[in-house]
Amino acid sequence: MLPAVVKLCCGISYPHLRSMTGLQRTAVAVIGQEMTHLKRRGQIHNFVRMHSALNQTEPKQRDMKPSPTKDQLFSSYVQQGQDAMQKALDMLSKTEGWKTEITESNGVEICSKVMAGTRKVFRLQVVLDADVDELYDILFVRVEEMHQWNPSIQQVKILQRVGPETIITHEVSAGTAGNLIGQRDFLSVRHSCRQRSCAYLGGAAIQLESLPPQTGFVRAEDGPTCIIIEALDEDSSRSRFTWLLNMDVKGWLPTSLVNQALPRAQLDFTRHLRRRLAAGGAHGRPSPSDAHSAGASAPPTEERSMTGER
Ligand SMILES: CC(C)CCC[C@@H](C)[C@H]1CC[C@H]2[C@@H]3CC=C4C[C@@H](O)CC[C@]4(C)[C@H]3CC[C@]12C
Repeated sequence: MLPAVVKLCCGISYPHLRSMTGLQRTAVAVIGQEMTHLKRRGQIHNFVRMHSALNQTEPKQRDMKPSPTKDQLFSSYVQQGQDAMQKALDMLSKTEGWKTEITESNGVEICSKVMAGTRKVFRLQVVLDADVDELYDILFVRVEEMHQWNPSIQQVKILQRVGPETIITHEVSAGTAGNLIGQRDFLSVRHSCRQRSCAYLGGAAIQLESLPPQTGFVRAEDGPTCIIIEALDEDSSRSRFTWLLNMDVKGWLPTSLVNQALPRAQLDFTRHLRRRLAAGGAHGRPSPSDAHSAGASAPPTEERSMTGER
């Protein structure tokens, strides 16, 4: 109830908020922060009984409701992964209504579209100097190594291998200086589909009782999302890379800031991916200057200094 009332008040006062300065703005940010804490405390109460559904092999009686078996859980993860990929592909297949946001001289193009009743999604397209296998390897098979070449990512951990094409991952963004949005963590089902001359990497946020949102982190939601990697007809050593970014970053942030930060995060990701490809082999490492910008010692972002959010 309280969160609903505060949200309503914030909605009503949004036009006034825009004209606020200094302390007024800080006071509003503190209310936002408190709401996040209240929400988190509520979630923590719900998860006092920490119970790992993932490691369970036998159906158990819990609150009179039988828990799903491991097989049921796994097939529901595969289903969620497939559904996410399908939804994301449907969004990409509708070609009308995309607005160009950024066109860079290096061939990167980002378009956006406001989905009916929801947020803005971003579509990045670029041709990369790598074949489908290499990109699939870097982006799906070796997903846990992503932090080694991408300073925007602190960690990607595979929590569960559900099958050869489906994994459950926990991802933590780095919250680096260039990123206007503070650090986030994500819990996702990632599903891949490898075909002869293309690969699809789909994903969506999932909830796991065994890993509730952590204190000090804002749990964001990535997806339904999809990356399509297609070999160029004329040169299969190069690939067309299409990435639908569909993210709810959560927290109390102005939409305009989020819509600025997301395409920027896509540009950063692509820049680091290109460097990783140029470094070649399985051990492409970022240059020392890239490594420097990642990690815990990063200066506070705008959001952190505004709201004290960690
Ligand atoms: C803007 C702030 C909040 C986030 C910035 C970092 C974003 C861009 C990072 C955080 C986690 C990252 C994802 C982690 C894991 C995967 C699975 C892989 O198979 C394709 C890339 C993909 C989908 C990454 C895309 C980029 C990603 C979404």
